[in-house]
Amino acid sequence: MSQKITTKEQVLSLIDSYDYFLFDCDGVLWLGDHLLPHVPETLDLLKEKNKTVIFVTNNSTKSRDDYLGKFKKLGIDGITKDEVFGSSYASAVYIDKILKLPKDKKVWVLGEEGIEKELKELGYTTIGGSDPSLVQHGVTFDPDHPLLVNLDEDVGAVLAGLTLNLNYLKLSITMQYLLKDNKSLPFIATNIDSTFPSKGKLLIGAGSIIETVAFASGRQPDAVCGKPNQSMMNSIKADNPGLQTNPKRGLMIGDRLNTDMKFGRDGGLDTLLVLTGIETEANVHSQAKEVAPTFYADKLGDLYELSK
Ligand SMILES: O=C(O)[C@H](O)[C@H](O)COP(=O)(O)O
Ligand SMILES: [Mg+2]
Repeated sequence: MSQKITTKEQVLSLIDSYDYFLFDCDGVLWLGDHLLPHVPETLDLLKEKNKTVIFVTNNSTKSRDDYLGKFKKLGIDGITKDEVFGSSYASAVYIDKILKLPKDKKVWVLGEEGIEKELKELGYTTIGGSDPSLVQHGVTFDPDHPLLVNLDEDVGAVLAGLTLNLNYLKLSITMQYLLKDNKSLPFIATNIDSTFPSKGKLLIGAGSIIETVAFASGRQPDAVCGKPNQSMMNSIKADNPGLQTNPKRGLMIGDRLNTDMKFGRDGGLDTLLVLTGIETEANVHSQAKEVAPTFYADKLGDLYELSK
């Protein structure tokens, strides 16, 4: 049964029990550009106690460098690039190290600049993504659009993730690459989150966008690189031997049961679900014992507020 964090004693005991605090971002630290209450203070409290703080997001719209800029813009200082793991980075590393896509091959991107920047940092050329020629302001769809008719023979993989700038042309070109050469191009997804938490409402998530082209092409992704995939957990453990040796010294803090909580649980960590994103208290109570979060709280900032 998950324990709700509501007292100072619980907070002080929780903080003392862990050396590594892994944070999901959307729905935990912020909702879009809206910082949630007492997040900077909570992070400062953990750093004052010499805790290791790591950020793990499935939101592929930004690169790690972009996230450093967002942290700074929202008043969260002292975060370094090696403390940030995103599904855009995890997907680029997958294409480079697991798929071993040759660097003279291009990647067709259904997604935003975060994916493009991480792939380019590893030496890949991308097409699609944020290409302005794909924007269709008030233009009727042209089934003979050059990018739809003349597929680039140098494309060696399709990478799909979250984009808030979706249109029929981008979906249709993605589908052509998924069907190309008898459906042989590798189909990589950054993550499968069905919804994207925004202030007081749920929006369409990467998983729902990816499902559109998956359903239309009759293909499912060959790999999903974000949480709960353990690739980012393995990278984090490789950087933090103490967590590798004893995962129970780690706490995964997230807002989604089937990604964040599974990611932490499968990595051997304890878990804390916060109710500022996707899940409700009723969802927590409906979880079977073996998959229920270790703890849950109304919001992350309760760790700071209750510690006073
Ligand atoms: O749709 C998505 O991609 C996700 O909802 C979103 O980006 C999740 O980000 P996270 O909560 O892992 O920071
Ligand atoms: Mg989240």
